[in-house]
Amino acid sequence: MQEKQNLLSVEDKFMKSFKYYKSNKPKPSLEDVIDVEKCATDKVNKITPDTCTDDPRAELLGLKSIRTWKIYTFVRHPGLLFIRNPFTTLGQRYWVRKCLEEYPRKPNKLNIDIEMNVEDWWVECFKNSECDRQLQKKLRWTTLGYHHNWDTKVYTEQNKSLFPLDLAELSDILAKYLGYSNFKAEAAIVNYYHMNSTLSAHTDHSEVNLEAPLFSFSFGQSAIFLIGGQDKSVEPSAILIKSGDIVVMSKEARLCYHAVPKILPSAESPWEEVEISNVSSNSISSFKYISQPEEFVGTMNENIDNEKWNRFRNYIQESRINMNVRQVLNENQNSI
Ligand SMILES: O=C(O)CCC(=O)C(=O)O
Ligand SMILES: [Fe+2]
Repeated sequence: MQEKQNLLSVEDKFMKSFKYYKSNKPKPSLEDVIDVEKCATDKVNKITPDTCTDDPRAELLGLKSIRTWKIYTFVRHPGLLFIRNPFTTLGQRYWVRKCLEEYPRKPNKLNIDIEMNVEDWWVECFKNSECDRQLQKKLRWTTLGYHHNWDTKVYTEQNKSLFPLDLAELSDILAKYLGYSNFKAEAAIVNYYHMNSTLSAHTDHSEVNLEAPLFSFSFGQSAIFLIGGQDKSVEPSAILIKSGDIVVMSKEARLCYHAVPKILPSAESPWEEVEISNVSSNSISSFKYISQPEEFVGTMNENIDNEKWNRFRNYIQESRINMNVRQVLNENQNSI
């Protein structure tokens, strides 16, 4: 009995922190929330990329040169990596637009599928002259590639669609840079959060391959991200995630509990930052691409037009989008 009680009290550490940051009344203090750029070296360390490192695909996929990336590791969380917004303004716009306009189209799966049959959610939101805000707010997730089954937690060949080539290419740039040369993006969850949304404590363990890292890309409003240990007894760290930030959960951190207890209004809007320069087709190199690089140039530059971007801007001003990319299969495995 005593043992059971001890177990319960230690198990509560993650939950306690989740409840603390989730609370609106009283509002939590943000004093202990780690902002990587302001944090002391006893908690966070900065890695400087090698000056030789770059990837010819970076600009085409909306990334700044790897040489300029600000990368952080966490003393308490080996295997956890944080990259502070390596995206260009145009890159931010490109990915936000993809997550709203393209990824929620059929045959991809959406949380709203159980209550309605919507072929193209974004088009449906603007079917009438006014934006259907209610429908807009209903979308909480879209799954890509091997569709995550929320009930069985099992991926199957029958429940799979084409993984977006641009997102596979973006993940490949990161994987190659981090030394995972055989990484294959095979499944993703795109999460859509509004100002009162939360994501409760969980681990992502449905993938067959748990050696491969998990890449998490965030855009729009900010969030408090909690990450603890492989059981809930470990007190989690609270980390501030801003638009453009990338979190990599690898090695020991791959199976750690994590959660999003709070969405916070963002202090900046990096998708608005003035001078947006054209991506030029001159940047296409002879590098081996997963897809047709010419396509990126066109769709990237479509987002320069401020007027056209208005609908996406309105959405992101009150929401956060997170793309969570995983490899499902082991190396040399062709199917489940
Ligand atoms: O929104 C986030 O930052 C995390 C999302 C997540 O953990 C997931 O989709 O499994
Ligand atoms: Fe997760």
